[in-house]
Amino acid sequence: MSTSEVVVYSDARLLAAACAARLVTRLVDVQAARGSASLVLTGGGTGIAILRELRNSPARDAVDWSKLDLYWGDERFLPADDDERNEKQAREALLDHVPVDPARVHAMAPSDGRFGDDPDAAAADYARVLAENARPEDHGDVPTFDVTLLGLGGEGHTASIFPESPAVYETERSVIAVRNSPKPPPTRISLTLPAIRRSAEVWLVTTGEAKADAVALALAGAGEVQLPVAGARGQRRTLWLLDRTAAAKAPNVFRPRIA
Ligand SMILES: O=C(O)[C@H](O)[C@@H](O)[C@H](O)[C@H](O)COP(=O)(O)O
Repeated sequence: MSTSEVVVYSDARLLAAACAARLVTRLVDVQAARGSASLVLTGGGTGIAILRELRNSPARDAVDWSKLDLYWGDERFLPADDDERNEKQAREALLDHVPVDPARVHAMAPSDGRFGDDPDAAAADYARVLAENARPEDHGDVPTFDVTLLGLGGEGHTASIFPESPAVYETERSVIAVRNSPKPPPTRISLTLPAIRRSAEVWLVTTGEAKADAVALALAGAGEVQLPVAGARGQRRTLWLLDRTAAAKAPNVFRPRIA
C-alpha cells in the first residue's frame, strides 16, 4: 500500500478547481495509455464541488467521456429522484453535461428501484457489477479503479464506513448495506475498505476546520477501526487534497507548501 502524500490549497474553492484539473490530467493520461479509464465518485459537499469545477473546466473535453467507467464509493439508499442521492447530485453537477456512455455509469440502486427497499440486495447487485467489470489483470472481483475520490467526516468516516461500525470489520464482501448511519440518511450502500484498497489511486478530498482532527489522526497512523479513513489507501498512490483549515493540525512532516 502507498504512503500518504499531502497537497494543501489556500481555500476550498481552489481545492475543488485544482482537484478537477488533476482529474482531467490523470484521466487523459490513463486513457492515452489504456484507451479507457475508471473513476469512483463520492458524495458530500467537497466531492460534488469538484464535479461542478470539472464541468466548468476549460480542459474538460480532453477527457473522452465515452470511455470512462464511473462508479460510486457510496450512495444514500433513497428514492432515485431524492435530492440527497449522490447519483442525482453528480448528474446535476457534471454527468448530465458531458457525453458519458450511459452503459458505463454504474450507479448504486435506489430504494425505489428493482430491489425495492432491500439494501442488502442492492449491495449484492453492485458487487456483481464490480465483478463483471473486473479484468483478469485486476486479480479479483473488483476493478482496479484508476482514481477513487473519497470525502471524510469529522469523526473519521469515509464513504459510508463509520468508526467501529460493522462495515469497518468487513473483509470479504466488496459492497455492503449500512444501517443506522450516524450521518443521515440512516440507510446506505458502501464500498468496503478492501474494495477501496483495490484502487490504483485514492484521493482523499476535504476542507474545513471540522475535519482537521481526523486528517491529523489519519496522517499520524491511527487505526482504521476507530478512523476508517485511515484505511483508505491506494495500491500506487494515496493523495490527500486539503484546504488550509483541514490541514491545520497535520503532522509537521506533512506541512507542505500551500498551493
Ligand atoms: O454520502 C456521503 O455523505 C459521502 O459519501 C460521505 O462520505 C461524505 O463524502 C463525507 O461525509 C464528507 O462530506 P462533506 O464533504 O459534505 O463534508
